Amino acid sequence: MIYDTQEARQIDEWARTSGLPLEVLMERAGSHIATRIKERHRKTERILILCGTGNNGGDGYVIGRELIRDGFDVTLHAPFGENRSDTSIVHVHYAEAFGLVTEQPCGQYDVILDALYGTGFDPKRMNQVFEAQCEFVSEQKRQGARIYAVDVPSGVPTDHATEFKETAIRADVTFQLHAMKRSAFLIRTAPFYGELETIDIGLPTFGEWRVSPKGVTALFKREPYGHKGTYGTALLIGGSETMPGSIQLATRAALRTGVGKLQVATTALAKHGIIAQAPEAMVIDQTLPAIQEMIPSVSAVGIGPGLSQEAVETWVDYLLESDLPVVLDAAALVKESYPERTAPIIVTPHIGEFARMTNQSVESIQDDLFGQATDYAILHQVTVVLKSHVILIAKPDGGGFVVSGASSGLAKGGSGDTLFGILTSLLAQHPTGDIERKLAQGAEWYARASKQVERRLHPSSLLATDVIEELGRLEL
Ligand SMILES: NC(=O)C1=CN([C@@H]2O[C@H](COP(=O)(O)OP(=O)(O)OC[C@H]3O[C@@H](n4cnc5c(N)ncnc54)[C@H](OP(=O)(O)O)[C@@H]3O)[C@@H](O)[C@H]2O)[C@@H](O)CC1
Ligand SMILES: [K+]
Repeated sequence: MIYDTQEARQIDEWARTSGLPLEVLMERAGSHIATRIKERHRKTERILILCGTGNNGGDGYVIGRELIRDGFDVTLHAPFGENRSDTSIVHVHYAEAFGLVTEQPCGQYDVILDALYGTGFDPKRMNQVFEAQCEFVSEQKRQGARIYAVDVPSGVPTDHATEFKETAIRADVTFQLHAMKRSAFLIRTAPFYGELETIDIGLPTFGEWRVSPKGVTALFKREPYGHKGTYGTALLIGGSETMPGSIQLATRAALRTGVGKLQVATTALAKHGIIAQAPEAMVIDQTLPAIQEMIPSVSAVGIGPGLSQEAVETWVDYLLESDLPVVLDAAALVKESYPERTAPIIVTPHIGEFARMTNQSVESIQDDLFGQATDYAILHQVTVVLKSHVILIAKPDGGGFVVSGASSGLAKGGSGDTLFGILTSLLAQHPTGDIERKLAQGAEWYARASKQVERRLHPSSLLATDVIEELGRLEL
C-alpha cells in the first residue's frame, strides 16, 4: 500500500474508533523498530535518538525505552523541547521510569535514529534548529554513523515534493510504518529514504494506491485447448518513413506478450522491417480505409509510436468512436478532451509528454507524480500510464498502481515503444474487467525482465530488444 497523509490519518482514526488506541499503535511501531536495531547492532555501540514534539518523537521514546531496557547505550535528545502530543506523553513517562532522560549529544555515535518529524511535517515552515540537526546528522554520517529514520526521513514531505527545500535527514534505512509514502517514489525525495523497510503495526490494508500486484504468472496462463482466437487480436498503428524502428519494437514486444493475432498498420519501410524481423505479424497499409476495414476483427488497438500523420487526430477520433480499448501513445497524445465511452482509453505519456498535455513543467509533474496522474485520470476519465523512473497506472476512479525496480538501462529510446506493445497485447487478450491491474502486471513484467537482463548486460548496454527477448525467460 502507498498512503498519503490524509489516508494515514483516516486509518489512525478508524483504528481508534474501532477500539485500538493510538498509544498501542505507537507501542507496536517503537518496539518493532527497536527489535530491528537490536538485531543488527551491539550493546557497546553508541546510539543517539533524536525526538521531535509530535507522535514521530513519541515513537522515538518507545524505541529508546526498549533499547535501554535491554542494556543498550542510548542518548535521547529532544532539540525542539518537550513532547506535546497526548498520545506520546504516556510513553514519555514510561520511558522516564526506565531512566531514559533527554541529554545533549556528545561526541561521535555509531547509530542515529531520526524521530524528529514524520507525516506531520509541514514543509512550508522551516526552522533553524532543524537545519542545525540536519547538518549535525550529516556530519555524524560522514564520520561513520548509520542513520535510521522512523516512518519518514525528517524534513521530507509525505505526499509531494512541491514545497520541498532539500533540507532533510538523509537516512541509510527508513522504517516506514504500516505502508509506503508517496514521497518514497519521487525523484527529489526518494534518495533521502535510503533502503525501505516496512513495519507492520497491525492496521488493515486500505487505500487508493498500491504497489504493483505481483501476479505476473497469471499473464502467462495458456489454455490447453486454446487457439489463436482465444488470445485476442491487437492492431498497432505507428511508424513512418523516417521513424520505422519504434513500431517494430512495439510489434515484437506485443508478440512476445502472448497475443493470438497481431495486425500492424505501418508505412512501406517499416513493413519491410516487420516482415523480416517479426513474420508472425500481419501488416496492412497505414491508411484510414485499411484501418477501418480491420477494426471489426480486433479486440484492442494501440496508436502512436513513430507515427507521422497530419491527420492523426481524425484517426484517433475514429478509433475512440469504436467500442475497443484504445491505447494512445507518443504522436497520438493529441486530445485535450475525450469522448464518453464504455471501453477504456489508455494514455501512455512519458513525463515530457505529460507536461505538454497538462501545460505544466516537467519539474512540477515530477514533484507530484501521484496527484498529477490522478487528477488527469479523474478529469478525463482515462487510464494514465505515466512513464518515469517508476511507472504509475492511474485509474479514472482514483488511485492506481506503481511499478518500480526497473533497470536504469531503460532510460533510452525504444523503451516506451516496448511497453506500448506489451500493454496493447495484454488489452487485446483481456479487454474488460480490472484492466489497470492487468496493465500494472504487464508493466511489472517489463520492469522485471529489464532487471533480469542486468545479470548479463550492463545497464548502459541494455537495449529494448534485450528486454523483449527476456520477457519469455522471466524467472517467476
Ligand atoms: N498509523 C500510523 O502510521 C502511526 C503513526 N505514528 C507516528 O505518528 C507520526 C505523525 O505524528 P504527528 O502527526 O504528531 O506529526 P509529527 O510528524 O510527529 O510532527 C510533529 C509536530 O512537528 C511540528 N512541525 C511540523 N512541521 C514543522 C516545521 N516545518 N517546523 C517546525 N515544527 C513543525 C508540528 O507541531 P506544532 O509546532 O504545530 O505544534 C507537528 O505537529 C508518524 O509519522 C508516525 O511516526 C505512530 O506513532 C502511531 C501509528
Ligand atoms: K522521522
